[in-house]
Formats: sequence, structure tokens, C-alpha cells
Amino acid sequence: MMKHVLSIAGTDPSGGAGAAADCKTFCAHGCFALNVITAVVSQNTQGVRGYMDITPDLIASQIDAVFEDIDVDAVKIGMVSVPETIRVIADKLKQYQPPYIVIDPVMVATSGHRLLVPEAEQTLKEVLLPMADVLTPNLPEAEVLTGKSIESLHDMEEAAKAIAAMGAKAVLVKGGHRIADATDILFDGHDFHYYKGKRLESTSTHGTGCSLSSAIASNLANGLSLPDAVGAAKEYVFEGIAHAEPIGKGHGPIHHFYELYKKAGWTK
Ligand SMILES: Nc1ncnc2c1ncn2[C@@H]1O[C@H](COP(=O)(O)OP(=O)(O)O)[C@@H](O)[C@H]1O
Ligand SMILES: Cc1ncc(COP(=O)(O)OP(=O)(O)O)c(N)n1
Repeated sequence: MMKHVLSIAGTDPSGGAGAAADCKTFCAHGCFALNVITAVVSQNTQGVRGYMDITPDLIASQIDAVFEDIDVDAVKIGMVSVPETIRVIADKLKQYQPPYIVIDPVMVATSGHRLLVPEAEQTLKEVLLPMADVLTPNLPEAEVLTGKSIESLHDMEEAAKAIAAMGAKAVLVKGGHRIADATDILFDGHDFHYYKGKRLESTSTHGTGCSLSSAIASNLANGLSLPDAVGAAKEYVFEGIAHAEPIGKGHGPIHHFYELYKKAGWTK
């Protein structure tokens, strides 16, 4: 039976990041896509123009609407912007206990716009982070969480361990912001797993973090082990960047359905 995967995230009307990217990624993995909106964001491939947070009551009501009606096999959490949003999501997920929780600790969009207010960083760390089966910070996010600068692969390992010590069951420190390559490192609480990856020279990287965490949630729901779920997700994003079509005037989205389009003969 098709697995049901829930995104709790902000929007992107240009379709590359946030809820849109999450839902496309779930579908590309054969999962049924559910989504709860935390903030309506005005953004496109060129940047973020502004956003409005959804009230905590309405977020709670959306989560209730999903869980009272449908079995959820995995949850992915993205943009949470303010402490009230973080608290209501944590309370509701404690109530409903989904099998897997993947958290992308979104802080700042690549374009530079903050999607998490500075006052919410501590709440994210104390309230949400310990609920993560896997937390997926990029390098700047891992630096904020640990308070240490990260340059080498060794620094990434140390950061993953330090963040796991804060309560996340597993931590994937993503290397998309590295200069040398795009190696990601997973610490599963016991061992390190290395996902070596060539860095693609591309402007189609909008929403890579959203898509990666959603692919991990889908793969976990579909029964893969965590190391395999991360490996398959990394490959999905790599292929998505490599085969992206140019959309928009700035940093475009990845190709979320490359494998399906290839099978259908829709690729060039
Ligand atoms: N230019 C790139 N080439 C290859 N892989 C990339 C590139 N940019 C990002 N990735 C991969 O995309 C995923 C998201 O990484 P990252 O860009 O660090 O996250 P975020 O979008 O949260 O900033 C990671 O698996 C990373 O290795
Ligand atoms: C609504 C929303 N959520 C998250 C992001 C950030 O997306 P991410 O995958 O981390 O990468 P960039 O889009 O910043 O490249 C977003 N932009 N919008």
C-alpha cells in the first residue's frame, strides 16, 4: 500500500522549495503527499520577498485534520519561523507519535532571507531538535547549532556528534555549501556514514535541502534503513540537479521527476 508522508512547512509559489518541493518529492517516491502549512512565503527563484506566519491555532487544526483522518507513515518538518509555531508542532507530534520525524532546521534561504527569527533558534534547539529521528542541517545551520565554524570533513563529523548529543537520534550534516565537493556526513548515534558527492556547477539548486529531507522521509516510510534512505535521497537530489530544466531567472528548482520522465520518454 502507498505510504502517507506529511510535510509541515512554508510555501513557495515558484514551486522549487518548501511544501511544493516536499509534495513533489513524496510523489516521486510513490508516496501519498500530505501537507500542513506553517507560513505563506512570497518567493521565487530570485529570492524571498516576505512571509506571513499561520497562527498556532490554525497549524494545530491542520495537523489534527490530517491525523484524525489519515495514518501518517512519516513526517518532514521544514520552515517553522517563530517559537509559537515550533511549540504547537512539537505538542501535536507528541500527541500523534508518527513513526518517523525528519527535521530540516531551515534558518536562512540561499538568497539570504531569514526564514527562522533569531529568537526561535533556542526553541528549535530545545523543543524540536530532540524529536528528530534525523536532523539535516546544512553547514551554516550546523554552525549556528554548535556555535563553531565548520570547514573540514572532520569539523562536519564533530558537528554531527555535537548535535546528536543535543538530542537528535541521527544527524546528517549536508555539504552543499562546501567548496571542494558536496560530501554529506551522517552520524546515526553510533557510526559515521559518508556520502561522497561531486559538486555540480549549476544554478538549479533552489530547494535542494527541502527535497533531500523529503526524500529521506519517503524512503524511511517505504522501509529503507536510515543509511540507505539517506544514500538514495542524495542520489535523487544529485540526479535532480544534473537534469534540471532552466526555470526562472535566478536559482531554479531541481527536476523532481527525472526518473519518471525518463521512463515515460519525456526527457530530451
Ligand atoms: N552543487 C551541488 N552539487 C551536488 N550536490 C549538491 C549541490 N548543492 C547541494 N547539493 C546536495 O543537495 C543536498 C542539500 O544540500 P545543501 O545545499 O547543503 O542544503 P540546503 O539546501 O539546506 O542549503 C545535499 O545532499 C548536498 O550535498
Ligand atoms: C518555504 C521555504 N522553506 C525552505 C526554504 C529553503 O529551502 P532549501 O531547500 O534549504 O534551499 P534554498 O531554497 O534556500 O536553496 C525556502 N526557500 N522556502
